[in-house]
Amino acid sequence: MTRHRQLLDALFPLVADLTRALPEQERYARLLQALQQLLPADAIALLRLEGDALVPQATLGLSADTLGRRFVVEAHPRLRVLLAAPGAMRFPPDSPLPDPYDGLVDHPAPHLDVHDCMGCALRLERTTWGLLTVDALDAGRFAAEHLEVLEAFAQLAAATVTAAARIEALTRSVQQERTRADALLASGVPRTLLGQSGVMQALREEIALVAASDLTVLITGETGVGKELVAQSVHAASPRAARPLVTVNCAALPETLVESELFGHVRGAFSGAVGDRRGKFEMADGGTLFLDEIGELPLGIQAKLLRVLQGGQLQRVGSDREHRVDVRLLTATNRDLPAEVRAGRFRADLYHRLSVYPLRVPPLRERDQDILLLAGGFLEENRRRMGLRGLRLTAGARAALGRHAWPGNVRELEHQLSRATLKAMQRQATATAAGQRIVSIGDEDLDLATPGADLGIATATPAPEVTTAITLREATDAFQRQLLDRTLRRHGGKLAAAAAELGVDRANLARLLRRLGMR
Ligand SMILES: Nc1ncnc2c1ncn2[C@@H]1O[C@H](COP(=O)(O)OP(=O)(O)OP(=O)(O)O)[C@@H](O)[C@H]1O
Repeated sequence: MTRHRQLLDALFPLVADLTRALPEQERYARLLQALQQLLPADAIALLRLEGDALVPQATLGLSADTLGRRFVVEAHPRLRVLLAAPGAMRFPPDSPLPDPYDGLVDHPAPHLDVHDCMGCALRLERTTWGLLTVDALDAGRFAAEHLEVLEAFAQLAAATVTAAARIEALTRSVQQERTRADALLASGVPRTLLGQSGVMQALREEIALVAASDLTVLITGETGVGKELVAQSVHAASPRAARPLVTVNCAALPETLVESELFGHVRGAFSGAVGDRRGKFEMADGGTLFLDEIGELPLGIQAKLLRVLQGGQLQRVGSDREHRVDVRLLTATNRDLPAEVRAGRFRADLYHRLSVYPLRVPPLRERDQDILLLAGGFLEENRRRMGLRGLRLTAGARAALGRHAWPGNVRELEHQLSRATLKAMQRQATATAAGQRIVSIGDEDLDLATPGADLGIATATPAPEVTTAITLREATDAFQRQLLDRTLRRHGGKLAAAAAELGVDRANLARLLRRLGMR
């Protein structure tokens, strides 16, 4: 086949794509496949400039976790130089600037540094959209002719991504006309919530949809699956994004403090209340209040919360005055709230009020294909934190992560990778400066024998969170019992004196003692 014919064959489908409404990911993947036909590359990537970082949108020949990474431009001089260059440029093999993909190019032999590297910024009018990068593992693979091909191709690529943006904008405006909620769906949510699996894409769409409204959202899911991140995403995509997001962990506060924490108090409301204090509801006025672990809220406070939700008015503890607040409420729990309602531990009316829009965050075992993506995100953070030049997973480690029966917990994956990073760094300790080191995490650095072994719980069961939540509650109760016992002993069993020392009022202390079964 002649060179020209080859060029045309690669480019024709892209020209046809310009007017087609393709999913963004597919459009980008087709772009890279076309470029692969034209250049003798080992790895190609399309990166989009988002704030201070370049975020991979599609890659070929790079390890799967690359897609989850964010390359902060300041930390990667080659990318910075490419962004500033007027056209395509090629780095000589002895360039002192480290290649961002060192150690990330898919190859059976680890640690293979990139030796020939070209790149070109994609510009639309005067705005830089991102970069195309092309790498080879041996020096001298590319020639001057390849640089020209890349520069010409980059112009078509820029047109393609513009087409994607235009088609997307068009779709968005059509949707905007349908409903306001649909419009929000199109505007997307913060990218911090990683995941490309079907369930995560569906969750993101739901987040965008509900964020537009002022509906109360109940976020459910097992421990550590990302419920708080979902709450942050809802707030960030909502019209209240510029106003505060105030978070309260209901499990972390003793019953006596929850009320004043939520609604505030006035001076003298209880011993220790030396001044007026705003509660979290008032702090969140105009914004969003996120009540985490709502299943732990004591029944007495549930009634007060319900009153605020019904009337939009709250009273500080010890005050008759009513304050009107404009707060959008998000709540989360890892408990089975309907079961709590049946057991009489949670008010049915409050449950219905809170679960106007339920969002379920799926456990990791329902989104296997996100594991490497999440791993990439966490590894990039670890790499930055440790000041390493590269931090990669060996093929064995990738396979082990993929094989592992992840129970549900993203936090567990995050901690696994932090531990593995330290182990790999220790195992491969060299005299090389951190900024020059590429560390490979092998399967021997991952501690994947027993899922959840470090938590001491049977995380492979479908509802591990119940065990964890009860343990936390029990631990809080045990701590409170010990504290009250000691204080009461010190005051010869006198309630009023003990209450004064603890900074709570006498009636509250009596209630707490009753709840804890202490006489
Ligand atoms: N989709 C995701 N993308 C990136 N990071 C995630 C994702 N999901 C969870 N994480 C990370 O995992 C950790 C646990 O997430 P988070 O605290 O939101 O979970 P949770 O369900 O609220 O936990 P808990 O039940 O303990 O309150 C956090 O460090 C969070 O950043």
